Amino acid sequence: MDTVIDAHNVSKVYNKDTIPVYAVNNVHLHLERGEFTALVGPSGSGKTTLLNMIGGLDKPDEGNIYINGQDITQLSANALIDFRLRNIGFVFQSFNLIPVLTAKENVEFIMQLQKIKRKDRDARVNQLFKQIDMEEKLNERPSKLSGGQQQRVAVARALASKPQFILADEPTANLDTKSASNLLDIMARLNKEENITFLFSTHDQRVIDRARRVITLVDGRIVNDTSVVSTSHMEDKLHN
Ligand SMILES: Nc1ncnc2c1ncn2[C@@H]1O[C@H](COP(=O)(O)OP(=O)(O)OP(=O)(O)O)[C@@H](O)[C@H]1O
Repeated sequence: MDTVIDAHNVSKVYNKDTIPVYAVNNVHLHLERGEFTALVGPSGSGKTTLLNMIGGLDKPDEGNIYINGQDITQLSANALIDFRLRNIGFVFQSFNLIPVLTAKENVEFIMQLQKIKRKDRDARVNQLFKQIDMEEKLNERPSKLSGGQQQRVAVARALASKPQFILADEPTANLDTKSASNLLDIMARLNKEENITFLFSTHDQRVIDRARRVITLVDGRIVNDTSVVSTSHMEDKLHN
């Protein structure tokens, strides 16, 4: 087994000096490489707080978070920025592409920060745009793309640095049915063919239906953790 995310006794408390709110309360979470997992739960149950701590965007008040064996809670602020850049891909609800850059430049930007040579960048960009079925939109600005296309570019951007995993916070919330289904097809294909690990935070039944493991948070605690054997997986097994 190849553990990618290992969160131990993780808690986050807001309003410590008045009436404390345990946004995340003593959570243990373990994810293996290749998982396609959804974090679900009512509004305010702590999904975003937990995702942000796993992504190194926020620090826990208690506990440790190991990413590929490295405890990110012990890193300095600068080391954490560098770690994030190299190891974690983010996809957000609102796409967050840079409007003045083309689709290609949005994806390339991360690789420029990593000082990857132009030739290697070009090869990687071409491969990524093929994977998101958008080779013909490389040079378009985000405003010329549909929401679904923008989110596919955001997925390519998240993958640019070959991260350990992708954190996707409500990635389909702003998409119509067809675009959401198309995005999920692409993510599922990347998961299956490239073994890319996805952790979603979502309310969206369309995402939950595709997940192979569903973890439910209520009041900052994990109350359910169910692995699903999907029909397509059963079919894969039957064919192999
Ligand atoms: N910066 C903050 N200051 C104070 N309380 C906060 C802060 N951020 C989150 N909280 C509280 O922590 C709890 C968990 O919030 P969080 O946003 O993680 O939940 P969520 O499950 O992602 O909700 P949603 O599904 O609505 O996005 C809530 O009670 C929220 O009010």
